[in-house]
Amino acid sequence: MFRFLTAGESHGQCLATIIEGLPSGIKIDINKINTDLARRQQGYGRGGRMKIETDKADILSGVRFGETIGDPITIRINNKDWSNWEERMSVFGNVAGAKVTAARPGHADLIGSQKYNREDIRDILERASARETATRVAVGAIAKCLLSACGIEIRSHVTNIGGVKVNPKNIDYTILKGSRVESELNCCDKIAEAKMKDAIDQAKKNGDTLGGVFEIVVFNTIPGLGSHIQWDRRLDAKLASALMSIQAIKGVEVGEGFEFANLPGSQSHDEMFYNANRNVYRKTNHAGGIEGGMSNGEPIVIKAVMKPIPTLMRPLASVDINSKEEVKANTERSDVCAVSAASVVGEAMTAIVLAELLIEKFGGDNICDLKAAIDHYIARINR
Ligand SMILES: Cc1cc2nc3c(=O)[nH]c(=O)nc-3n(C[C@H](O)[C@H](O)[C@H](O)COP(=O)(O)O)c2cc1C
Ligand SMILES: C=C(O[C@@H]1CC(C(=O)O)=C[C@@H](OP(=O)(O)O)[C@H]1O)C(=O)O
Repeated sequence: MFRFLTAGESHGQCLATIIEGLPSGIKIDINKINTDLARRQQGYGRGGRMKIETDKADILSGVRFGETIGDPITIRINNKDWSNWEERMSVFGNVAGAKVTAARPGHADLIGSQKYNREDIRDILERASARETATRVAVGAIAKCLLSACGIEIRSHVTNIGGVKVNPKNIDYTILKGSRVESELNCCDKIAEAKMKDAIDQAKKNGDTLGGVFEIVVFNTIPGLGSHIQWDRRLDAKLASALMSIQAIKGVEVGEGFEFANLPGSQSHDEMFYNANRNVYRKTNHAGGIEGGMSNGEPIVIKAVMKPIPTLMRPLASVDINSKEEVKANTERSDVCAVSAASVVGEAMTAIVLAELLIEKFGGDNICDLKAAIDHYIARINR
């Protein structure tokens, strides 16, 4: 079973993860892991913290001479900001500094402090922070090494920032299919991207924040990942859950998604054709590559929506968690918009789900047996 846990506070010493259940023999490219970590840090509209950090994965176990050996993989990512927080985040010290008590609407602050019985919201926000997603991107990059070895490639792009949408006609899909989208907002429509940046500038000027939408596309999928047999084995359910687990993601669509409500059946389903070279094939992909809870071999297409960042420099009305006084919400250094960063996390979570299902279906001891099982299966279903 492929699984992992993450640990670490946003301003603590480091983030860490232990990954278990990956086959031996996966070639691990540390540059790819660090490139994804850097991509997650980028994006127009990010705050001051990203100027401090340069995230790098330190692999402490489970990889030898660049290959997985089947052992648990431990990864550490240091927080450079720790040096500015050492006293306030000390494990046994007592120099806590001023308590954070003005809960931010839209963050974990209020309910987290109540549930965990803490008088300082910092005890909650440190772990609720999306800083934790750096570890998920490292795990996802390792999962991508396995998927790439099986021909599967995952890409993402931003399609909407604060209501500024890409024009589907301007999306350059060759860029998306390439090794990665090299743009400040991870956007394939240059015209829309310029307007998105203006919208972010305007929001910043107003002490406001923006959310948006990103799309994940998985190319060269293997048909039959997931299952129709049980609710918790469905691929669409697993992907939705994984994407919804990213901080601030509030909705997920598969294929046409909510647009299905406006379409008749005749325009919703992907007709099947046959020729000897291509076997059974489709001319459309409304389903987004998933039917009956299983990948059907077409590209998997999923969208996720991110709500606007909750920390506002023009703060919203709030209540002090201890005195119950009506106050303005806490303002901390913060991002104005982080949709492009979230899209990189979305790729990682997608990679993690697909790697889990690949291992479940084809075996997880070593990559050699796994690839042989895939070859056998593909040959059988294409007979
Ligand atoms: C990549 C990324 C960066 C984020 N940056 C910030 C930030 O700078 N300030 C902030 O208040 N929230 C930020 N968020 C959102 C909060 O982490 C999130 O809204 C909060 O944890 C509450 O969780 P919920 O929105 O899922 O309810 C970010 C989220 C992501 C995915
Ligand atoms: C640190 C990261 O994002 C953070 C996510 C975050 C939040 O509340 O989610 C709040 C901010 O934290 P800070 O107050 O330290 O600037 C972001 O910078 C990161 O993405 O690596």
